[in-house]
Amino acid sequence: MYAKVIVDVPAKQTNRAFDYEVPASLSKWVEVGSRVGVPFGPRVLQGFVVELHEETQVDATRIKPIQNVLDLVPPLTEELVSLGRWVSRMYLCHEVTALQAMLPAALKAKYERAIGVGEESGEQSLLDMSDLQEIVSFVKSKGSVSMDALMERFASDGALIKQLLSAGILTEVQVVKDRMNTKKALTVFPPAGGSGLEEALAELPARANKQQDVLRYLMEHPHAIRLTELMETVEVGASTVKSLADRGWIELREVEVMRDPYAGRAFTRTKPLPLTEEQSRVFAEIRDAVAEERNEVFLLHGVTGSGKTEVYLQSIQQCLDMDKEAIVLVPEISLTPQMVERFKGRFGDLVAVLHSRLSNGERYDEWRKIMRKQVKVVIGARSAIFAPFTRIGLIIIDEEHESSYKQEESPKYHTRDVAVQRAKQQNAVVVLGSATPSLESIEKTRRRRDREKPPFRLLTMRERVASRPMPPVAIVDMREELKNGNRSMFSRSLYKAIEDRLQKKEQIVLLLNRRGYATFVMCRTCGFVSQCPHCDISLTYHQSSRMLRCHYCGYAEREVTQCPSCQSEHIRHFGTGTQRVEEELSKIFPGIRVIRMDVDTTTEKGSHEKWLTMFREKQADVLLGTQMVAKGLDFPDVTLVGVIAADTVLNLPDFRSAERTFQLLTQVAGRAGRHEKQGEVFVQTYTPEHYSVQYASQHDYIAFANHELDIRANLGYPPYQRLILVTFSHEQVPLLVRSAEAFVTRLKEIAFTYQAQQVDLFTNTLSADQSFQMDVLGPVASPISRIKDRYRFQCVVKYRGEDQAAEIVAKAVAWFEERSAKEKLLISVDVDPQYLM
Ligand SMILES: Nc1ncnc2c1ncn2[C@@H]1O[C@H](COP(=O)(O)OP(=O)(O)OP(=O)(O)O)[C@@H](O)[C@H]1O
Ligand SMILES: [Zn+2]
Ligand SMILES: [Zn+2]
Repeated sequence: MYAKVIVDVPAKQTNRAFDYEVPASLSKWVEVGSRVGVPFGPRVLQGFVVELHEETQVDATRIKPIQNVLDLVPPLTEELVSLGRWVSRMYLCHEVTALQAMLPAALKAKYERAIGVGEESGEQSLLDMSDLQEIVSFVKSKGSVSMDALMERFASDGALIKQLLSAGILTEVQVVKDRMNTKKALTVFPPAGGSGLEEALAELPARANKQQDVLRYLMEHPHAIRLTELMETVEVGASTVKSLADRGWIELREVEVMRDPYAGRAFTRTKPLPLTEEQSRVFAEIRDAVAEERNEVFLLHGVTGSGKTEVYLQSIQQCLDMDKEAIVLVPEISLTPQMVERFKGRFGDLVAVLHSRLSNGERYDEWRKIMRKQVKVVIGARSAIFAPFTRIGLIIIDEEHESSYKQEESPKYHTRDVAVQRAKQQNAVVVLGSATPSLESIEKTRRRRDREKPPFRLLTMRERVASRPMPPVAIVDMREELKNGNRSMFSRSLYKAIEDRLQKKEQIVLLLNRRGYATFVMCRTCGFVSQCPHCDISLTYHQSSRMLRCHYCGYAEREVTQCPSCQSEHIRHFGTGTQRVEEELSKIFPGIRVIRMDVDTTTEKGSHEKWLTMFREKQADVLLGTQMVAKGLDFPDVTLVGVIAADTVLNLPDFRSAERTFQLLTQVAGRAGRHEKQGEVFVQTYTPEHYSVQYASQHDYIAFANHELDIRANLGYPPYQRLILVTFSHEQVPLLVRSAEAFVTRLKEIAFTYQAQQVDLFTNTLSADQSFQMDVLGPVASPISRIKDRYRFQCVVKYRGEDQAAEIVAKAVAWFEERSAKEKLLISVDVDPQYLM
């Protein structure tokens, strides 16, 4: 048998699968999706088996055998392997990168250097020396050993080993190892049914009362128990238990245990709530689609607090009733205990949780629960879309508009699109939920002239649960405040509202968009701003460490007290925006209890959860933070939401900034008055007339979407045209510019040829795919024009039509890579970019 293997070579030939022979000894284990170690040139590399065949085209003398298999059960299914191929075509990444992204980090290959027996017989005369012979036969017996192990075994023979290496009798080899480690725990096994323990007890001397306690406990509880647990329960030391094991009365051995990130947490079981009318209508549609195993995509547009989560939960139940599996994706940031609790509370141990705050080991164990079918539901961030389920009935993406669903590094996939593709492969239902759906998704629910039927179906929930009203939103014009002599960052109305809530002991959420806020150091005399010497970006000031840091390359320097440019001492340190708000709050409202949540306060593991729990327990009056306070939170006592400055996102030079502003304002406003108490929202802004602010204050998503879609259509932006961002970088500008220009020229040629092929020669009209059309903008310098001493240029490919563009760009990229390999020019491609940086 022969296997096609995608090998983990960091060069461009990775997209080709190589043929290897499957040795008879391994044939039982090698399957599509297996990870294998294969010889590749002088090295052994990890690869993934993507196909198996009886025959091969490769010359029998040249074909090499697979060396080892890393898993007893392949970690990837055939379905995931083909999804990987789709990801690599769609997002122009190497197939191996796509496959690797599907696995937990613990399964990423690790290469270890080791010593093996060389192919060349070398100076065999050396082998006459018996010392040398001993070393060689030791290595031979092991296949390969690490240098350390060899040195340890033959401690005094360093020189001899060197000699053998230089003669080629021994040689350095590479072995593929797993990074994974399973956790083991010493476990006590009493004999079956506790038989024989009574006799043992009788044999013990009277003063061995600790040992007696253990035996008595085990007689009453004759099951396996973890050593640590036994020690705690019976209050004995390990040696006591070990001595019993030594006498053969009980067995003590290591067994593998699963690390459970939620161990010891009791989740209160919840029952399905009786649905509201709107919820039932929407649920019925989803349930029917799941029951009939229809491959359908629903866009669930439900206002904040309309009870989308309950609809998700009951839809999943339908899935479980059919013995099928469900994937629930939420943005990383809203994977709070609150969210996890709602799923664990309903489905208990059937739920696995995957997110980046788990340790590698914990994540690996959660993933193995999925592999072993111990769970039926996985809730997780982005990469959980690749959960190795085989009977998926339903995929839910909550807050589907979130830009964090797009992965920023390769593979630069969009989770939403991968979900739709995966559902197609498994014939599953997709539910995309949001109070502010992305324009891409809402557009897909609409009929277009060239479409028979819209690809997505829209489901709407207009009302909050229990007819709770949407909170009134007041827009506060900060220009007026200034005119009236108020220089504070709080308008008079927001100030009064805060004062009022403090008196009533109700809670407040304050949002400050960090982006666009000053976090840099500036000289007030000459305007000098500290910049990174390697990147074209200002350094960020970190108040806690009093350091200036570059967010792109990690460069750091001490804060300056004197301007390097004009020697003035009027240096202003702008701390993070939230720090300033916090300071001002305590100045105006002495004694106010503020929890601040931003990148600075949430880096520590578990800190995010800690702050939210404190806030829920009413240990604070105000939750102040960046975007992370805007999403998914559900606190009954929050009756006031204030947005310090709505404009910060609006001012960014990005065609999505109006959409992002609308989403953010709507989401944060949605945190107010979700329970019995009525809520109220204040939005402070310098551009009160802007349509995104206006529509957000009216809670009118549809009007906003229509307005914005018109603009996008006129400007030819997504969702009407799609974008591919191509970025080039090099240390020298002239070469960079020339190469980028050459790329653009080549790309246009390829596109032209492609379009010409579409022309029907008989009628001289465009045939099959008339709608395909492609423009290339640029090359121009990137907004961040230098990172890590490399200059950056970019071009934007704008196209209409479906996936041919990726194919065309792929051709141009291949051409470029071949041509510029020597020059160390880097090119990177981002299909459907979220930011044009
Ligand atoms: N059928 C129901 N009966 C009673 N209470 C409900 C029902 N459905 C949901 N709720 C409650 O209403 C509140 C809002 O529901 P949920 O958090 O699911 O809304 P959501 O649509 O997900 O909101 P958001 O988009 O703002 O996160 C929650 O406290 C939830 O427990
Ligand atoms: Zn200066
Ligand atoms: Zn830098």
